[in-house]
Amino acid sequence: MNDYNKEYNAKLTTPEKAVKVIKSGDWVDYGCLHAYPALLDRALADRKEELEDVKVRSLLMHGPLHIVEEDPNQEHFTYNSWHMVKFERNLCDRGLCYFIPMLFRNLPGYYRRFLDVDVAMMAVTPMDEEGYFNFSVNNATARAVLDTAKVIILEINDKLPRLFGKENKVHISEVDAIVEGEHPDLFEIPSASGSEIDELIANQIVSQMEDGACVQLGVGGMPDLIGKKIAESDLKNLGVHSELIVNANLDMYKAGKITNSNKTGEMKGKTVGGLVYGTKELVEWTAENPDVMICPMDYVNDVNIIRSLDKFTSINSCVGVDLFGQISSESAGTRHISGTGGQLDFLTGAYDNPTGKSFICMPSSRVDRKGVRHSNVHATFHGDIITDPRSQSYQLVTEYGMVNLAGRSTWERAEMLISVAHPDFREELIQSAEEMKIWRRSNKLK
Ligand SMILES: CC(=O)SCCNC(=O)CCNC(=O)[C@H](O)C(C)(C)COP(=O)(O)OP(=O)(O)OC[C@H]1O[C@@H](n2cnc3c(N)ncnc32)[C@H](O)[C@@H]1OP(=O)(O)O
Ligand SMILES: CCCC(=O)O
Repeated sequence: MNDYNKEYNAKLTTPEKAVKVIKSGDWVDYGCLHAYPALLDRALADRKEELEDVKVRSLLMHGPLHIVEEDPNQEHFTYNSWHMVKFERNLCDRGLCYFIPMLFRNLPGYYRRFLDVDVAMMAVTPMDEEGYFNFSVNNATARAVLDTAKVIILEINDKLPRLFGKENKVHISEVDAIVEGEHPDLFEIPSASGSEIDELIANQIVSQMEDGACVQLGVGGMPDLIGKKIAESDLKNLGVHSELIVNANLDMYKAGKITNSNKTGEMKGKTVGGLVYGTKELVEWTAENPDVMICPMDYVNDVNIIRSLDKFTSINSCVGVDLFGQISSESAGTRHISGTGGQLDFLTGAYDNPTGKSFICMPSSRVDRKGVRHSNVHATFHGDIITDPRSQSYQLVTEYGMVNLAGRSTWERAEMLISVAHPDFREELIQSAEEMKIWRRSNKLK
């Protein structure tokens, strides 16, 4: 038995004993996405009667989350998320989850500069021969959380594969306790199926793309469909540098579109991301693949890196836009939906890139459960959170066309945005624009 194995055995304990270190008032960080520490969460929830005011922080939780579900009055635990997916959004609707605003490129820095982590609990791969545990598909902010934590507890999940990357591991010597146990297969995130409207939007964007582009695809139905369209297109020699490696990236790879050969330096030939977010097949493609590098978000989302990648093309979705050109991608009114995530990082980097392009897409309207149509182009927002300020809004795409708001005055923006709004709402939007004094006598569409 080598020294690392001895140290491992000395630190090996049960989840029940490991969570005894947590005290009332502590801040506890859970690993995100597939790094969710299921056994430790179960054991912490079981201690609820002994604890109060324990604050848990994470993101991209797909549930269940025992500390929330078993404490519905929040007498013991408070859950906070940096970025919500459906499970957390539903908790938020019930008042059981609180959003923490962030730009993803800044998140490792928030930990290192401003935040306390009393205890970090994270699922990782089994230890390697050098005494390291790999963060697998969940790099993002893992290293920054562990660098900040007073106590580190690792949960070994043998379903997590090892991946290549930067700052993607933790050594046994840094760890306070280790727990082991059974884990189910990793949950899968299927591709979203695109609608006819998505198809109209996707075609406009793919027609603007160039051979040799370096692509970032965001989350949601639209970017998924665009990735599939890229796979079916004549485009060639593409690169991928994206916060999330998503199913569409695998479609692009299988179609022979990804070479990453336009990149220079250490990432030439490599697909770069911060998290792997998709199906079992996607995870298997990235596992121990030297051509896929999973890195921290202060590297992946660094605006300086994004602006240096030739023909960088960023494609993300939003929920609504107002006539001033402010973009909301994370809430509908005050209902919280997701988060800023990396949208503004990639928008900024692609915009600053002399050969870059950035597209924010949305359907022009949505039909609610009662069958009533609502415009996604609003005269003004009512509590909607601004993800991209009007000073940073750029190419916006709906099924009715693409407009470039950069450098445009209020009346030009109003005209452009109304031209891509759903026709049912254009007259009332013009009337609002007139009332707000952002409509000129010579504006079109009247
Ligand atoms: C990933 C990278 O590399 S970096 C950047 C990527 N990150 C971002 O862009 C962050 C912000 N964007 C996002 O979170 C997503 O792209 C979204 C939310 C805009 C769209 O994602 P999708 O998965 O296509 O959204 P979807 O249509 O499923 O809607 C999600 C929820 O928002 C609600 N919603 C969506 N649009 C609207 C709208 N216009 N009005 C009201 N509610 C809406 C839906 O009803 C749904 O709620 P539910 O789950 O309770 O039913
Ligand atoms: C889902 C990952 C966070 C983001 O949207 O940027």
